[in-house]
Amino acid sequence: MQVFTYSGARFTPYGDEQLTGVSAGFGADDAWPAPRATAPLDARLSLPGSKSLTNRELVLSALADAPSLLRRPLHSRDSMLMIEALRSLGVGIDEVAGDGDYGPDLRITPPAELSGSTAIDCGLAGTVMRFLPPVAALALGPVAFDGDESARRRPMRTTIDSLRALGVDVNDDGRGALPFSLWGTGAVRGGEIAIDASASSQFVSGLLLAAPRFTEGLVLRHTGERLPSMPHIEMTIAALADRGVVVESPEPGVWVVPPGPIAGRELAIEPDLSNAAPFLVAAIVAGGTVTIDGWPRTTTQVGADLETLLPLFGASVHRDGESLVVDGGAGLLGGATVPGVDLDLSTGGELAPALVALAALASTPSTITGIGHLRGHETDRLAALAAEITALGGAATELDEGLAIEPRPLHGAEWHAYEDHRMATAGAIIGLAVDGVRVDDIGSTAKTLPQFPELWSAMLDQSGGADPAGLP
Ligand SMILES: O=C(O)C1=C[C@@H](OP(=O)(O)O)[C@@H](O)[C@H](O)C1
Ligand SMILES: C=C(OP(=O)(O)O)C(=O)O
Repeated sequence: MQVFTYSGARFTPYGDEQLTGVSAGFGADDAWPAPRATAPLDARLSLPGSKSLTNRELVLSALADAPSLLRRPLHSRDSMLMIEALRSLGVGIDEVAGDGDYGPDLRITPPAELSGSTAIDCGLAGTVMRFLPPVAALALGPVAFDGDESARRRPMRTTIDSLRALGVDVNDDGRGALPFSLWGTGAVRGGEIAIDASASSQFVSGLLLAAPRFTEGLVLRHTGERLPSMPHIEMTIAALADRGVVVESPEPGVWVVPPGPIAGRELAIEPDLSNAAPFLVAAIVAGGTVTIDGWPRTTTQVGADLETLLPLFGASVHRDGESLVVDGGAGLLGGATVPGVDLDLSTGGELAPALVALAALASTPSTITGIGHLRGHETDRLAALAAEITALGGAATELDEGLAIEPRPLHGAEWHAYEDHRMATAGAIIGLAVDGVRVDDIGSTAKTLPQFPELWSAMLDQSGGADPAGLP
């Protein structure tokens, strides 16, 4: 087996190529011909850092009482937007040489006081639009928030309402969405508030991250019916604990954050396990094995659930030292049948597009539920997945809180990414098994994994089994 660590186009700090993800010989306007797999895989990969961990640690480092060093952070559009936004609030962020394959380390120097009078571009990053308003409220002066056109459709009402409940002066147009602005006074009193976080766990995480810096801390009560992505809230609580802030949860849906200092830290960011999903799923489609190096033994990342989710689709999964190995056996392409699943993915909605793509290739029906909140992700993922699978001849139906997928033979067509990195990679998964799938905007993967096209090719090249044209 060849061993591949990405090094083909070593990191160029925020070069255009990195942020559009289109460095693999096709232009930004061309559809990407998804390569077909033609032989079982035998691939070993290491992946860049976690978006969720990188952007949490950037925020906590900015609010800390001493400098921090983040080793092996993610460098992607979402992390770049976070870095630029924090810099504009007066935080010092410098690149320093590190040992990662995917770019420099980051040294973060918090300012004595955060400065306002700035405008923050959230792009399409949920972590930027939900984590930074409570931080900006601690700055002195006005801060305006806006983002991509599609970001203006993402739910923000809970952030806006919660800031108002905390006494922050917020100006918006009443749509509960970007753009809006707030006027920071240099301090937030804090206290007790109730919010409805049923549209996104990020409303909770954003408040918890800034809360130690509120004068009275925070008692936060979630009042809505559902609360998606609990592991991401637990990740926030663990990141705070690692910096000396103990968040108590006296009952489900209630969190108590004491006021106090956030410690500076030197820490390494784990690889992004959710971004491992398409690569691991590829072993089930093409057969053979995909090994991801640097798989943490313990983690707060929801991608760790792939270890138990992928066996439901017929894979065997094991650990090999510091790696995770997914063995797809003969694979769908080698004649194995992939069973459909009946899954509640409310805790791991981020994994849904990859698993839905796999379900569209399965031989029995699937129902994936608990993911109504995916309508407020980068795009309405339930509508987008149903539309794109149907356009390929498949049968995917939107449910209130999920998708039902029936087995059907698929054919090639253009697969639309809707600017959504996980829609783009879902198209790549289906393209492994279906001739003529072209992803219209593979560059959207730059949101969290700018190297996706190169890593995908490397995975297939290691088996010697890719048809790069992806055409019949
Ligand atoms: O806090 C985070 O880092 C995230 C929380 C989740 O958001 P939702 O609760 O909106 O699904 C997840 O889907 C997103 O990709 C990242
Ligand atoms: C929902 C996602 O992103 P965001 O952080 O922008 O919410 C995602 O990455 O699947």
